[in-house]
Amino acid sequence: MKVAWAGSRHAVEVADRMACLVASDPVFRKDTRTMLSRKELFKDTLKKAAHAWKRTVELHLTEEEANLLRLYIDQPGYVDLHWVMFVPAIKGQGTEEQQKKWLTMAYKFQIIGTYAQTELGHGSNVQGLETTATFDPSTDEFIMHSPTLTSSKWWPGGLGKTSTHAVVYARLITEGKDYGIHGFIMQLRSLDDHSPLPGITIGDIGGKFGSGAYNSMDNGVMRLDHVRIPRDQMLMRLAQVTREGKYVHSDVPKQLLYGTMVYVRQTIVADASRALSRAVCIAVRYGAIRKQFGSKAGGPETQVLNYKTQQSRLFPFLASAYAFRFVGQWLKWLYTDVTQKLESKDFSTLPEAHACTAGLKSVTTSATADAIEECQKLCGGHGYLNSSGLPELFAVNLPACTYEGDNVVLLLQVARFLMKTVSQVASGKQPVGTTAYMGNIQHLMQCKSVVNTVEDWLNPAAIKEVFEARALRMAVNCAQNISKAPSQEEGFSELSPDLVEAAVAHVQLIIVTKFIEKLQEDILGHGVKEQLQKLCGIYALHLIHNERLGKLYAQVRPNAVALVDAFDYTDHYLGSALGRYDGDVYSALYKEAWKDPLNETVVPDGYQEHLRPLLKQQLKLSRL
Ligand SMILES: CCCCCCCC(=O)SCCNC(=O)CCNC(=O)[C@H](O)C(C)(C)COP(=O)(O)OP(=O)(O)OC[C@H]1O[C@@H](n2cnc3c(N)ncnc32)[C@H](O)[C@@H]1OP(=O)(O)O
Ligand SMILES: Cc1cc2nc3c(=O)[nH]c(=O)nc-3n(C[C@H](O)[C@H](O)[C@H](O)COP(=O)(O)OP(=O)(O)OC[C@H]3O[C@@H](n4cnc5c(N)ncnc54)[C@H](O)[C@@H]3O)c2cc1C
Repeated sequence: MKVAWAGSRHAVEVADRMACLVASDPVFRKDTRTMLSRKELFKDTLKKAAHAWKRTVELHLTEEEANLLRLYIDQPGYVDLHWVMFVPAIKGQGTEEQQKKWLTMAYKFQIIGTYAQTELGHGSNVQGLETTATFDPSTDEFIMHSPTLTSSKWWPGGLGKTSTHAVVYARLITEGKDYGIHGFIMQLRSLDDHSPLPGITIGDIGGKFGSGAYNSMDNGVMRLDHVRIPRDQMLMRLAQVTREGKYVHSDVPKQLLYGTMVYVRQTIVADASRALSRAVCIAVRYGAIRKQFGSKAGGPETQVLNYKTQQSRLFPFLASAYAFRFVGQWLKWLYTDVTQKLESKDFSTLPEAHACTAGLKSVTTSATADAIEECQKLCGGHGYLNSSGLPELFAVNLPACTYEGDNVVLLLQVARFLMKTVSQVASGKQPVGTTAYMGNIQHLMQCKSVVNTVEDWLNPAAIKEVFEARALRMAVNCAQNISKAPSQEEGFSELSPDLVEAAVAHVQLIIVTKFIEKLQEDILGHGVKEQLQKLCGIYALHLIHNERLGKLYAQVRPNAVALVDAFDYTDHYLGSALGRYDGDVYSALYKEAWKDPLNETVVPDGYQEHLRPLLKQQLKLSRL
């Protein structure tokens, strides 16, 4: 099952090696992270990132190994934005020459970059960004400026205290004309003493939800006061400005400006499946250890994982973890395929890539955030402790519903793609890719329920057709109602809640389809395919509230712990007293409690000043 989860034996081997490397290095300890002040935590993050770089160089780690090292350190920081956004933005929007110059320095960590797009006043609406980049032909420079308070760059990770450079998104103005948003490389801080360069006001935007990780990240604010940069620091793969100041658009779609976001969204789907699997691993293992209430005859208490209510709340998340893992593996292939096509100027699958990455990022992160919160409740009171690992896991993964695109805004992008497809089908064009099912419109719009017997519900072809019919009918229904509106735009706005639901149904069809396709592959291990078939059934049927589920839960229960052990997480990475591999929960909870700084003294700070006088005074009063 480990291989099915990891994707290959090689993936299992590399992951094990990197996880153990991190777990065995005291610099990477994280058990006291939630007890640190924000400044201590930030400094701890700098220390870990520097040590990780040192180990990467010493051990000659490959890019794959270095990425896994960063993943198992499990502490968001500036390195995430450097590797996940700054480097890809230059790769995707820089010319060959610009890539050579800037990536050479970035790969050697001679500069630290971030992705500065969002502003105080605009995040979702990229075309509404206000920062300006005005070309000055007299000096062959762009003047970067924050004209208003709301144009302050706000949120970029690493911007606050660490990044020395950024790709800054700004309105390009030349010859008095505004050509919209483009990317520019800016140096922000001196490479000698790290002080901000002239004209740049920069800092951290303050503490964020929850304690521990993600407060380890210095999301920053930046205001620019007429900062001059050379013309060749405009990322010029998509468009150029000539020495004379002429704007020249190249022959690639302007949407490539958004290419970095497409790349990150596909990685976020894999992140979601990992975060969800961690929460499920904790809740399943703890559910097997925790016993509450027994038989009336004074028999042994019952494992809470045996309760049907616990299974009906938890097993859909177990199934979702596997479902998101497999669709994430497919999405990575789709992204690679689109990127290769772009190299040969084939832009035909760009819309599909945008719709799939936007939709899957949205659906998987929303489901994961909800599931982590529910896993906290599934662990009772102890799930609320930081030592359970669940509050921090929730705090770190909740913002994934917002960053890299607000989930509703992204689903509306998917809806826009679906409405275009429905109208193309109506005009006789055969849809391809993930909307190919819409070409089957006659059959799917009329088909009676393809599932008649209880057994049908476990027939993958039948389940797939049910999901196709559901998605198509919701999309067609929206299209018909939009067509009755005074205008397409008004109709789209009026119908937006229904369009979001139709987009979710389409994305869930993709997830179910990819799970079914995974089961058609050769899957190693005795009985593994059967277990995955049950999980596929649970994932699909829980979305449509089918009564078959109870039986499936009972069939999965005996293997539930084995199915989470297959995630192959070290206790260090899981970071949970409840999810420990050895199940020694109670002694672990007890031991963790005493690490809290509050327990450094038996009489708490503040007793002499505030508690003793109060108690003494009340005692005196009671004797009057
Ligand atoms: C480890 C992870 C760490 C991550 C840390 C977090 C980092 C961040 O958060 S970085 C900032 C992220 N910010 C965002 O995601 C902003 C979200 N907003 C957007 O992407 C855009 O504003 C968006 C798409 C909503 C609207 O864009 P806009 O330019 O107004 O275009 P819009 O009019 O809607 O669409 C124009 C066309 O472009 C297409 N398009 C839009 N986006 C894309 C894209 N990314 N790729 C391809 N095509 C696209 C649309 O489908 C549409 O096509 P058509 O005309 O054929 O229908
Ligand atoms: C932890 C974290 C890290 C981040 N890191 C970075 C970074 O490194 N670099 C960077 O550039 N940015 C970063 N961001 C910013 C992030 O990308 C934006 O917050 C995100 O894109 C959402 O935009 P917004 O904040 O403007 O939300 P808004 O769009 O203001 O959302 C507010 C509400 O309005 C709704 N809404 C907005 N538009 C519409 C519409 N057209 N139709 C219907 N509803 C709508 C949304 O659904 C939401 O409910 C980060 C954010 C967070 C939380």
